[in-house]
Amino acid sequence: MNILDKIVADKRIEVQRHKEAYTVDMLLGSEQMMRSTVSLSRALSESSSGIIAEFKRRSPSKGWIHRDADVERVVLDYQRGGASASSILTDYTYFGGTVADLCKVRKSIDIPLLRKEFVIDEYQIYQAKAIGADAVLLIAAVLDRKTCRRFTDLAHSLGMEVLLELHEEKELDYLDTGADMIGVNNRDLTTFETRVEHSFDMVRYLPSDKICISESGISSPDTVRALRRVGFRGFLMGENFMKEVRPGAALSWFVKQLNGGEDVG
Ligand SMILES: O=C(O)c1ccccc1NCC(=O)[C@H](O)[C@H](O)COP(=O)(O)O
Repeated sequence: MNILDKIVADKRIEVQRHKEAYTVDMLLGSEQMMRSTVSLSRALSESSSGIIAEFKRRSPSKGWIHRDADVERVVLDYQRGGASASSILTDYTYFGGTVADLCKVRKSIDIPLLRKEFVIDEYQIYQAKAIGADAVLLIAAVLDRKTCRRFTDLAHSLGMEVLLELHEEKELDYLDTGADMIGVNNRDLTTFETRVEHSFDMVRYLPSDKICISESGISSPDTVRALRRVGFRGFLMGENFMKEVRPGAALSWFVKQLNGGEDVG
């Protein structure tokens, strides 16, 4: 069994536990259900940096990256440092995150928040809205097309946007599932091989009328500039910031480099 299959198998058990503890009706009654979301796609098309700064304490490929990171501190610093949005990993087993991380952050953050999860059940979409997410990630590698479309429609009905993540050319037929943004993951989730060049290979197949996001393995401002030149508007970056003692300061430095050394405030 590869790592992705293992994550998905464990996720089914976890979702079942969550459903038993907190039903969809309970989620629907939560305060955040009434909240108006902030558009991630608009933030990426309007904002200067395009960086979606990720909060991840650990990963299957690297182990612990920043075990004791304080989510509120880090994401507030991301916002102040010029991130266009933040991605919060809510998987505990493999990434050391929790749904409580996103809930906590929501109270003090205005930039759009992406719930980064392995979504395999519609329950997780209701849950995303209930914890304060503005957008959800749907990964083509773990969903069939019909389910992807159904989940996209559900997210939209709850006022959230969808980032559809692709990795392989054979997944291009998911482009008609209605997602708001298309992500190219530079990491092969079955082998962990990470090549930013992958985004440059895939871009020719992506629709020009959708916001496209390059995900994983980005660590230099020059790479972001080159990705912008070929049409990417969003850049999902995690480890490059989270490996630092002060991830927010690392993000701020990165954004200043993108802006030619100027402060973004
Ligand atoms: O990060 C991993 O090792 C990983 C392994 C298996 C499935 C997913 C994984 N990561 C999720 C992500 O997509 C990344 O956290 C995200 O794109 C940021 O990547 P990076 O900048 O390389 O931390």
